[in-house]
Amino acid sequence: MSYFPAFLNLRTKRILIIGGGIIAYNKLVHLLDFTKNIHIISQEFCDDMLYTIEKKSLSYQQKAYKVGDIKEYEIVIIAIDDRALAKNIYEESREYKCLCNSVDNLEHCDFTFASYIKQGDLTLAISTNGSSPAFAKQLKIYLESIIPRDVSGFLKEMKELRATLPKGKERMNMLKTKAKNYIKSWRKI
Ligand SMILES: C[C@@]1(CC(=O)O)C2=NC(=C\c3[nH]c(c(CCC(=O)O)c3CC(=O)O)Cc3[nH]c(c(CC(=O)O)c3CCC(=O)O)/C=C3\N/C(=C\2)[C@@H](CCC(=O)O)[C@]3(C)CC(=O)O)/[C@H]1CCC(=O)O
Ligand SMILES: NC(=O)c1ccc[n+]([C@@H]2O[C@H](COP(=O)([O-])OP(=O)(O)OC[C@H]3O[C@@H](n4cnc5c(N)ncnc54)[C@H](O)[C@@H]3O)[C@@H](O)[C@H]2O)c1
Repeated sequence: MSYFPAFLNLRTKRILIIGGGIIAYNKLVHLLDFTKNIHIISQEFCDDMLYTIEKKSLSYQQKAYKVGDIKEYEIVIIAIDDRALAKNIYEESREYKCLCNSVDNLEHCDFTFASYIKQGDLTLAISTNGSSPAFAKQLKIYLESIIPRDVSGFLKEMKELRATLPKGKERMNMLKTKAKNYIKSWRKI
C-alpha cells in the first residue's frame, strides 16, 4: 500500500523530535520550512542542531527518552540510533492518536518525509514509498533545474485572477490556457 500524499496544516500541531544527530537535524530543517512549533528531546546534540535551536528559539530537553514523553504531541519523529528503543517508542505511540515517523523503519512510519521543492506557494513533494530516498532527492534536483525562479510570481498572478474574475466557464478556460502556456514556455529556456 502506498502513502497518501497530503499537505498538512501544522499551525496547531505539537511536534516532538527525539534525537539530536545529523538525521534529526535534517528532519528539523525540513520541518522549519513549515512550522516552528517543535520540541526536541535528546541525550546529545550535534553542533548544527544546537545552533539552529538557539537561532530559532526552539524548546528542547537534554535527557534520555522516558516513557510518557510523547504523550502531549500530535506528531512524533523518532531519529535515534537505538533500534530497540525506537521500536518501543513506536509501540508506545499506538496508545495515543499521534502520527509517528521513525527514520529507521518504514513499518513504523504513519507518514514519511518527502523530498520537496518549495518556492512561494508551490510545494512539490516526492515519495518513493521508501524504495529509494536517493532517487527521490536526485529527481528533486532535476525538477529544480526545470522549474523557473519566477514560478512564485506566476502563482501570485493566478491567485489574484482567481480572486478578482467572476467564477464560471470563461474563467476556468482562461486560467487553464494561461497555466498551460506558462509551462509550455519552459521548453524554450
Ligand atoms: C526524501 C528524504 C526526506 C527527508 O529526510 O526529509 C528522506 N530521506 C532522504 C535522504 C536519504 N536517506 C537515506 C539516504 C542514503 C541513500 C539511500 O538509502 O537511498 C538518503 C540520500 C542522501 O542523504 O543523499 C537513507 C535512508 N532513509 C531511510 C532509511 C531507513 C530505511 O530505509 O529503513 C535509510 C537507510 C539508513 C541506513 O542505511 O542506515 C528512510 C526514509 N527516508 C525518507 C526520506 C523516507 C522515505 C522517502 C521516500 O519515499 O523515498 C523514510 C522511509 C522515512 C523518513 O525518513 O521519513 C531525504 C532526501 C531529502 C532531500 O530531498 O534533500
Ligand atoms: N531516514 C533517513 O533519511 C535516514 C538516513 C540515514 C540514516 N538514518 C538512520 O537514522 C538514525 C540516526 O542517525 P544519526 O546519524 O542522526 O545518528 P547519531 O548517532 O548521530 O544520533 C543519534 C541521536 O540519538 C540520541 N539518542 C540515542 N539514544 C537516546 C535516548 N535514549 N534518548 C534520547 N536521545 C537518544 C543521541 O543522543 C544522538 O543525538 C540511524 O539509526 C540511521 O541508520 C536514517
